[in-house]
Amino acid sequence: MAVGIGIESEGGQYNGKMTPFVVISCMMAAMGGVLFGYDIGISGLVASFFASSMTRSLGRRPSILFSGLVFIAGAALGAAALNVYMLILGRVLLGVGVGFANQAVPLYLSEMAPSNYRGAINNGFQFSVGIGALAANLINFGTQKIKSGYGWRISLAMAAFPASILTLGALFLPETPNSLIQRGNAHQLVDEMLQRIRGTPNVESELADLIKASEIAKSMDNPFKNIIRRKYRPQLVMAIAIPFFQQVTGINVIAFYAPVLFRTIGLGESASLFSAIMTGAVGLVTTFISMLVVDKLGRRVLFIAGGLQMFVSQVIVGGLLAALLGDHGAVSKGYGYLLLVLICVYVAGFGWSWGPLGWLVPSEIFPLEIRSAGQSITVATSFVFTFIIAQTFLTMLCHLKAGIFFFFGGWVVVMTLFVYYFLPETKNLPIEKVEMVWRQHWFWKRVVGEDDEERKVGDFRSSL
Ligand SMILES: OC[C@H]1O[C@](O)(CO)[C@@H](O)[C@@H]1O
Repeated sequence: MAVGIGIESEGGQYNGKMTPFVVISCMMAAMGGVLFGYDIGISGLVASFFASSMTRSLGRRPSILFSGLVFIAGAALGAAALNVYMLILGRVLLGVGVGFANQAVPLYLSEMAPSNYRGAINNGFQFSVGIGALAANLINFGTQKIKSGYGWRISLAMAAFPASILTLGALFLPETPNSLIQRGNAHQLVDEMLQRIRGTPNVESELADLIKASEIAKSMDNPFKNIIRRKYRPQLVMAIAIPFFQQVTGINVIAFYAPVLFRTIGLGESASLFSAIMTGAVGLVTTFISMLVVDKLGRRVLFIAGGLQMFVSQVIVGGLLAALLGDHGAVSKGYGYLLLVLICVYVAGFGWSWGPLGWLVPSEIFPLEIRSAGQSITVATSFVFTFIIAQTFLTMLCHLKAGIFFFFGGWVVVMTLFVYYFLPETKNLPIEKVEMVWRQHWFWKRVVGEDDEERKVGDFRSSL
């Protein structure tokens, strides 16, 4: 919120509860994460920018609905493909579906959630990503064994399942109050919706904040032009830095390396299956733990603890491999087990920090007027770096060998320091008030300017 927006609920939280309404809506919407886990498509990069205007001008729900429908079409076209063109088009459509889902779903979750549960609910997105990835691995493992050569068609067709739940969900889900008001719906209607969602008639202060935020949002016609203004500099930096850092933790490279270790310990054929189950299960359990604690411990603590944990395990793995392998060769079974334990420690570190928080923090720091645009930048950055790392890591591995663990470990140090110095805590703050944290931050206040609201924010935060 820009200068002029006051604080309605100084000295306290809104009264919202975790209603069944919120829980069910969010479980449905989180299916969007399953799509992403099941299928990472680069066409989502471009799609996320189209999603931005739909999510802003039509609402979060239509984007989610569109995502589900396009994903189903992609799965159907791919599964029934008669030639390579159909396969490619199917592939593009899956990517477009994911692009829309990743753009709209995290915003939907963060706006629907009562502020003290926002972390838990939004982290459900990465939890769903984990379920999707694990399901894809298990299904592919099963379908690979089908002799007729039709297995891949089954894998693709199965992608339509979570997309159908998402589509059905989107038909029945309520729109977020933030989007309703931003798009000019009557205050009366938003008031009623807010009361239903929050499970209490006392929604005045939240409604007042939404109205104020929407007044600014309505006066802004081109959010992409506006987001580069100095007053949004912290959000723009985070929109790019957070998904970049999430990928340079090296998570996807390490998940790729794990099956090699399973082969080392003698699992042969089933190495990749065991690896997927192990990293998948560790990731899911730790992301779930993150859901339980993120609104109590806060984002910063998890980022920093997870970062340290990833760094320590990466350095030990890199050191062990450098000592054991030299340029090439193999490690013994005993070391194979040790390395696997260390990989689990690493995946656990990612699972409660950068995995879920890489989606949560961007979705909650943009003020309403640039929220949709900001989220598109986050999604596009995430796709770009996932792609670059996937394309380059084999070459990197050949050159750096065990050093690749030090390479990503180095980035983990950078991102942990970055969080320590530059990322303010956002736990429990109402989403339409989060913007204030920059004005009281030692560094960002020099960029965006301090103002007289700082003292009020201080009071507000200390009362939480
Ligand atoms: O959600 C972002 C990241 O999380 C993972 O699914 C691992 O759990 C990665 O494959 C992906 O890049």
